[in-house]
This record gives sequence, structure tokens and C-alpha cells, in this order.
Amino acid sequence: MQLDMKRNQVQSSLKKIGHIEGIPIHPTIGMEDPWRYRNKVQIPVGEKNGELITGFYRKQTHEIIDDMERCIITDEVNDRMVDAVREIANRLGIQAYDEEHHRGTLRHIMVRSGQVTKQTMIVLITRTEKVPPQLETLISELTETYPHIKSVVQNINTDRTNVILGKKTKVLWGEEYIYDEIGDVKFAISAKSFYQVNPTQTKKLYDKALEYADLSGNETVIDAYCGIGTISLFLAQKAKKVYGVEIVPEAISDAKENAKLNHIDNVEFYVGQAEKVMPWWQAQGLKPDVIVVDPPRKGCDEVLLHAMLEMKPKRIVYVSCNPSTLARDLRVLEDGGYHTKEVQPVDMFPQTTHVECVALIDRV
Ligand SMILES: C[S@@+](CC[C@H](N)C(=O)[O-])C[C@H]1O[C@@H](n2cnc3c(N)ncnc32)[C@H](O)[C@@H]1O
Repeated sequence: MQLDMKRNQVQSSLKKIGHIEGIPIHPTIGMEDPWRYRNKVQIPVGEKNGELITGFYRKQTHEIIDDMERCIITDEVNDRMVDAVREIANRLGIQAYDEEHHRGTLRHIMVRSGQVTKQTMIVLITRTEKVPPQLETLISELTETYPHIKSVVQNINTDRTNVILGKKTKVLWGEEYIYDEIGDVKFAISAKSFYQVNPTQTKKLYDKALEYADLSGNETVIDAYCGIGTISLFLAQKAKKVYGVEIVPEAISDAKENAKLNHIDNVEFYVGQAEKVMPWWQAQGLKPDVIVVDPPRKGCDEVLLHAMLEMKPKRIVYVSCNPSTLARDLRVLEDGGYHTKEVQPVDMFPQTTHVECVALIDRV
């Protein structure tokens, strides 16, 4: 039922927002075991009766649900690691961040684990750069007890804000990265980089994107909003040259590292706003055969959509995590002489209302 609902959601957004009808919207690609799939959790830390508590916020509040024992869409190891950090930190007297008075230390615990490699990164998000001396004991207890932890990172968020991660990140123990694999491509992932949360479904999504890109080996391809280069590296195996652009500098350094790790040398990665870099590429005379875009939920910037139209690629492959902005952007592309050929929804986020899609758009 969820799969049908998600397909209907895509269909209705395309119709109502994009005025796009009568094209194939395929049945949503589901997951065999749609539980415990998330490779990352970010859990707020608070205090109750002098004890540290962790749990999601109750809806529309910042009240922590402190009897949350498990999150059943999260990899079990991540649940266990949040418990372990909280228990040790509590015993050592490390203070939770007090949002009201902007005091205390530990704001959030973030845990990311590689589905294939089983490596874990723990990110401790703190209010100040200076940390209490007990943190060293916390790290040694954690890493001695759980050998799958390969990296412990501190992220400093000094602001009064709802945004979880701050600007500065410091490796406290172990590696700067953990590694994971999707298909036969390996990825180094650092604390602040975007990495798809459901690797099983990501493989299905990327295979579809690659199929839609229909590469023969002679094409120049642009991957806009490329993150740590995941789609770029998949495409590079079948293209002549791939150009990736992404706004987060750490993600681009991961992307470069990932290209080296996989011995892929026909990709170039650039840090910048896609909507600024694309018009610049166009002015430089870059003529892509295929453009892939995978923007955040707010969709593509209009400047970028127009730059794509000017570049006149044969095909555009649009990967989207928000059917509403997908529909809005497809309308701009349709009005600019392109045609949406088909859309494939993929259930990247089972048990939630979110749906991911990949759309194939051809030049008319
Ligand atoms: C949905 S993620 C896709 C990442 C990658 N394609 C993947 O599958 O892992 C969107 C990415 O766009 C980046 N981003 C957001 N705004 C951007 C902008 N204006 N220009 C370039 N990249 C941007 C984010 O940092 C994030 O890495």
C-alpha cells in the first residue's frame, strides 16, 4: 500500500504542479525487508532528573522522548551506539546541552555505519570547542569496547539554532572517514558529507539513473549536486568524461578521494553553487551530452534550469527526493523544449511519507 501511495503522490504532483500527464510512472521499486535500513542517526541529548537522556523530539516540540529505546528504521548498531555513548557520558558526568540557557556540552550524537564494511563513525556535536577532560575516557571506553568504531569526530556548533551540525569538525580519534560500498564502487564518507541513508535502495536508484543516462562511452556528462561523487563515479565507468559540482567543500574532497580509491580518472569535481558553476561551464563552451541533477528537497535553482536548457544536452536525468519541486522544475524544462519520458519512483525511505524518483527527460 505504501508503494502505491508513493506512486500516486508522484503522479498527482506531476499533474497538479507540473501539468504533466499521460507519461509512464512506473510502480515504486520497494525494499525486500523495509526495516532497519537507515545508516545514520542524529539524536538530541538532554537531561532529566540529573541523568542524560537521548531520543527524538516529540512532534512540534523540543521535548525529548526519553523512553525511546529503539528506532526500527535505523541500523541496529546505530541504536546501540547512541545508548553506549549516553551511558558512558552519563557515568562520567558529561553535561548535556541546555537549549534554554545555551549552556552545557553535548548537543547531539550522530552515528553513521557502513552497510557493507560495518565501520562506524561517532560524531559528538558540542556547544564549545573546548571539551571536558572526561571526553578522552569516553572515547577510549567506546573504542576499546566496540572495535567496529573507526572514527570519533567532534563537531562544534556554537549557535542557538535548530541546525544540527556546526561549521567546524575535528577528528578526535581514528580516521577522518569511514568507508562503504555501493555495487562495486567504494566510498570514503566524512562527518559532514551527504551520503544516501539507504544503500540497498540507492543501488537500485543509481542503476536506474545509469540506465536512463544510456551511456556508450563517448559522452560528456555533468553531475550537478554531486555530493561525495556517488552518481558521478557510477556514470564515469560508462562515460568519456564526468564533471561534478557540489556546494560543500568537504564533500568535494571526499569525491576526489573516492575517485582515487576506485582508480577512476575521467572525473573532475568542483566546489561551488551549481547555479553559478553551470552557467560558467556553459560560457566556457562545455557541451554535455547528458546532465544528471540530484538537488536537495527545494529542487533546482531556476538559473541552473535555464543553463541546462542553453546547454542543450540530449538527455537530462533528474533524481529527486521531493515530487513537488520535481514537478515544478519539469514544467520549466518542458516549456524550454524538453519532454518528460518516464518516471521511476524508488522507496528510499520505507515507513515514511517520503519518496525518491528518477525522471528521464529528452530533447523534443
Ligand atoms: C540529495 S543530495 C545528492 C548527493 C549525491 N548526488 C548523492 O546521491 O549522494 C544533494 C546535494 O546537493 C548539495 N547542494 C545543495 N545546494 C547546492 C547548490 N546550490 N549547488 C551545489 N550543490 C548543492 C548538498 O550539499 C548535497 O550534497
